[in-house]
Amino acid sequence: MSAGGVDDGAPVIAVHGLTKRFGGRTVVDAVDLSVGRGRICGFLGPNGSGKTTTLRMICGLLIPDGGEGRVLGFDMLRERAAIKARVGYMTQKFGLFADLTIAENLEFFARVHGLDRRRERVAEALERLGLATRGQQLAGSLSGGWKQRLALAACVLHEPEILLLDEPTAGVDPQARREFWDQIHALAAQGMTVLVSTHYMDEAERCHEIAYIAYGRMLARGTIDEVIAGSRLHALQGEGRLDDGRGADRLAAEIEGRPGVAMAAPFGTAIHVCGPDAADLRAAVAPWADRIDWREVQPSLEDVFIHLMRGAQDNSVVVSP
Ligand SMILES: Nc1ncnc2c1ncn2[C@@H]1O[C@H](COP(=O)(O)OP(=O)(O)OP(=O)(O)O)[C@@H](O)[C@H]1O
Repeated sequence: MSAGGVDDGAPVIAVHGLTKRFGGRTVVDAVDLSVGRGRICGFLGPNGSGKTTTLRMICGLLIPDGGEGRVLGFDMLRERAAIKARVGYMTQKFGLFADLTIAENLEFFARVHGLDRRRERVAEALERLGLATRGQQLAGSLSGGWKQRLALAACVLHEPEILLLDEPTAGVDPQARREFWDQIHALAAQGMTVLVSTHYMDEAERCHEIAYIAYGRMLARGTIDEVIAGSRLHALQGEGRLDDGRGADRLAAEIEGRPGVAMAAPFGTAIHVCGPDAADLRAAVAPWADRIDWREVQPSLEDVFIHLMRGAQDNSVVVSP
């Protein structure tokens, strides 16, 4: 299809080999990504790994140095204006006007997008937000969670088909984050495709699928179960007598140094250990088997991400001659 629109079942975001360089440094390196309509894809990875840069290329704000792709059926290199008009993008420091009212902020964004029926749209957005009676309140007086919800409402006023959210809930309390995510799910249920970057594991778990990027390279993609299975990690949880002068934290440090152990970390009074081979892992904890009960558990998403990140760091070390 040449000028927009996607066939039923075709991904609405389909990019291949996406590459971006800044000053000779490759910060996004041949990234492939495909996301279907109505799906929520979580974008995870260490700071500075290229998540924001990738989001900005997908919404047409940055021109890639390499790669190609289609967003909503539009060519991401040649039809950027069409893409921009159909995407909502909530940046990390999304700017609301603190000294304008909630309603005035929404009206502003309605004007930016050149929307018709502005008053009705703003009234509808206020109703959806549960702020119908507080439209005249200054945006600056809202709590962090409400500010983010207002920002989200501003980003979807023009009824985009894709929503890109860059760490939308950083620093927001758990209750407000949960409500924010309920809204994201409601939008996805209406057919909105969402790509959201986050550092929170609980948020990753609320996504239909995740993509993990480290140092510009895409290291894992799929559903949570697929990503965990693909890591080929095994994990043991140890509980028992840990209080004989060596607490869980000290014991974890000791276990982490043993062969076959990729990571060991205290979790309250328990120890969580993981590694690539089940038998080696059992052997590594055997010296403590008499007083700690080790049981096999599924590796957590956090285990997988830390493992991937450490592997990527190792690969990125350049040894000068
Ligand atoms: N306009 C720019 N000019 C030069 N370097 C840039 C520019 N934008 C981003 N970078 C660099 O590119 C790398 C990737 O940055 P990016 O913001 O995409 O990462 P990120 O994964 O979103 O990070 P975070 O999780 O901290 O938001 C970083 O090293 C950053 O400093």
